[in-house]
Amino acid sequence: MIEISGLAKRFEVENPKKLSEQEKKDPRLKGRYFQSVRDVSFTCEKGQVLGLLGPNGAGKTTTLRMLSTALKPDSGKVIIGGEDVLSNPNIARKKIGFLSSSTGLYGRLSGRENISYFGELHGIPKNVINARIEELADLLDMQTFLDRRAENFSSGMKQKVSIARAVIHEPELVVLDEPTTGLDIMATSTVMEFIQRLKDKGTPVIFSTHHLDEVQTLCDKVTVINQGETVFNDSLAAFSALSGNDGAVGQMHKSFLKTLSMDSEEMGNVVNL
Ligand SMILES: Nc1ncnc2c1ncn2[C@@H]1O[C@H](COP(=O)(O)OP(=O)(O)OP(=O)(O)O)[C@@H](O)[C@H]1O
Repeated sequence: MIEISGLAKRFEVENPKKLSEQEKKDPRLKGRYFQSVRDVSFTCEKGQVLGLLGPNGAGKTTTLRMLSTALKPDSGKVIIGGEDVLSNPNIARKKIGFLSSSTGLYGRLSGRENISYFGELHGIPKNVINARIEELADLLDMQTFLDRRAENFSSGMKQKVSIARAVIHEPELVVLDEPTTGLDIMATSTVMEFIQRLKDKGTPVIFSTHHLDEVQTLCDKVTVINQGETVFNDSLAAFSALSGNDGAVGQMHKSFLKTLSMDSEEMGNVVNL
């Protein structure tokens, strides 16, 4: 069980002139600080896939970075399997596999060497790393490019190697920030099948996305963040039901818009933690 409660993070605004027009009007801007995440809470059970949705700038990446201990929250808790991971980031890094939307690969190393290096950092024996890379190469369809230098990889190749690198240590929880953004249809379906396989093995996956078809295909739970706050956290069925629908993707779009426009009383009914 993963429990995220009351996460909050603000950033000091170094140059207010650089804020977008939307950010200047955002109620999260308070003087010199921008409160990216104000109050985010959700839970995810073993074997569940949770889709994290929200408009651009809602706070999804900031939330996932805090959850994976890449960023220290100002307040809030992250409990994985009963353990408070924020007070023990080293344990957390063993438990969590995190795909960031911004981490690069080492261009001078091959795909295999990039993955292997991370395995070594986790202290995994070389023969185990090699076997695991073979398995991941098949699952993520990487055999044809794995031994090429990463500097000339396409976006899809980079993303597959980055995913393999994130899960080389067989983490208890996998956190993926927009795993299919920028990928073609084939690479997207390979990544989606990979998430499905993690789910089948009982590994919980939390991923952010703007693609409701992915949510419909993979997710058991949906969490929507708007302006740094959880506005919806419930099952996929409850999310679909918001637009009184049969689960069609077009209708889910209406459910999503509805979560963004609900008043606090309505929200109280659907933020089911
Ligand atoms: N280090 C930082 N310093 C200042 N502001 C930041 C920082 N990181 C994020 N923000 C701001 O916090 C807000 C939330 O950003 P975040 O990247 O978490 O949103 P998001 O929901 O992932 O958006 P998107 O869907 O566009 O990826 C944005 O307005 C962003 O500009």
